[in-house]
Amino acid sequence: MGPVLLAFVLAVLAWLLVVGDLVRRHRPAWHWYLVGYPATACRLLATWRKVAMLNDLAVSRRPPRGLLGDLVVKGDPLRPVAPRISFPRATRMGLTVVVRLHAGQTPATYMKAADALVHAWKVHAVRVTSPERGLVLLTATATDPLERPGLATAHVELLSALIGALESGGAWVMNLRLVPHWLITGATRSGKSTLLARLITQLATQPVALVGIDCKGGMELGLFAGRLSALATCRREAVAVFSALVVDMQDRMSACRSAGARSIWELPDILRPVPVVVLVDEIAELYLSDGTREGKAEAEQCSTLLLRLAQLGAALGIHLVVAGQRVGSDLGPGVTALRAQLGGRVCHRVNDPGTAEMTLGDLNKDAVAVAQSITAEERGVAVCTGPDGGWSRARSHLTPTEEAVSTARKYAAMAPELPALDRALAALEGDDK
Ligand SMILES: Nc1ncnc2c1ncn2[C@@H]1O[C@H](COP(=O)(O)OP(=O)(O)OP(=O)(O)O)[C@@H](O)[C@H]1O
Repeated sequence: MGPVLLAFVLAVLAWLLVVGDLVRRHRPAWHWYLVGYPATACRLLATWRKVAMLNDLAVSRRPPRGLLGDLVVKGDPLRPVAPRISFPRATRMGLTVVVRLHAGQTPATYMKAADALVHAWKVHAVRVTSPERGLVLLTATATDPLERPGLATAHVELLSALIGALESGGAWVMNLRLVPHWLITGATRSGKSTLLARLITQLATQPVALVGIDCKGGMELGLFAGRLSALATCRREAVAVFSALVVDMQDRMSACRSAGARSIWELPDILRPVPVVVLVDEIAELYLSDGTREGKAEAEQCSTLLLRLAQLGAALGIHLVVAGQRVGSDLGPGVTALRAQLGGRVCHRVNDPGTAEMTLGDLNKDAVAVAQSITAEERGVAVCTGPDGGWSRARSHLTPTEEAVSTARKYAAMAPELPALDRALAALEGDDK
């Protein structure tokens, strides 16, 4: 090869490298389809048998014992057969493969092997689902889609809020009509308040009463006071607000009974009371007691009232969204009972494994492991449950505080009046004077 030709080839190669790098940075999806997907698909097909054997996914069709002359020989038979897989299908920034299970295998074996698949295929994550009996679907994602999630869009109806983006690229929607009560956990600076602010800005535009319980002196929810129908800033006020809500709930029950309805949604529009969403910031403040008899009694009363609202409120249009840094049975027996009623769960990064376990453990063990792997840099990233009982990694859209505050101010006139709650809070003020 002449020196001119060599220089030309080197120049073309350098040019390809530069263009490739530019495409990867500015058009990651194109880069994935052109370079990443073909390379990953080849790697997957080339390594499948070996990976399957090393992770106990391959089985042998021969019995584990055989005859050698007069001797019975036992051992692992050679050449186990790897499960059959489909050709890898490209998705935006990932790929999917369908695996036909060997008789006797379950998806759990594949879930255990997911980490090994991540390393063998050099991808960000592999999720295992079973769309049909006898099949598992392996979904690989090339990079973390939540690093820079796009702005998801979705049609939102009454009592639902577009919170952010799911790992799958879909919209993360919290629908309180489908899942009436929610538990949101996360260590400090993990993104809980940002999520609550997002929820408030989304619900602020709807004919819904928002009630804030913020026993950190109202520092967080006080910012949205204009759009809140009531705000309790200490546990004493929280007890007064919960008591008034329980009385309101009983009135709603009577209205439903007289109209022969099983929920407020079966009532005619004219009779239907306004839905109420109670937002609790820092649940632990409601349960902790200072050791005095009054403190203990107040905490117990608070716990009982909250539990009653959770147990009976769903059909009566009273919804709970409870957030906290730490949720554990050490806060009192009421917490575990309350958790059972909070069907929707969101778990951000947590400091103690117990809180992730408490938030997601009763629903899905794999979700607990994924929640525990969220790092301090991944603010706003959480594991959330969906209405179908599944779970997903997701990230809330960052709603700057100023934007949330100005939205709350803008829609302040839409805050429905809840006179019973106002009276209860006013009575406390009167007692103090
Ligand atoms: N979805 C998100 N995307 C990007 N950054 C986020 C997101 N959510 C939160 N953050 C960043 O993380 C910081 C801490 O979030 P936030 O105040 O919501 O945490 P927190 O869990 O409520 O903490 P604390 O318990 O101390 O109040 C925010 O200032 C914000 O910059």
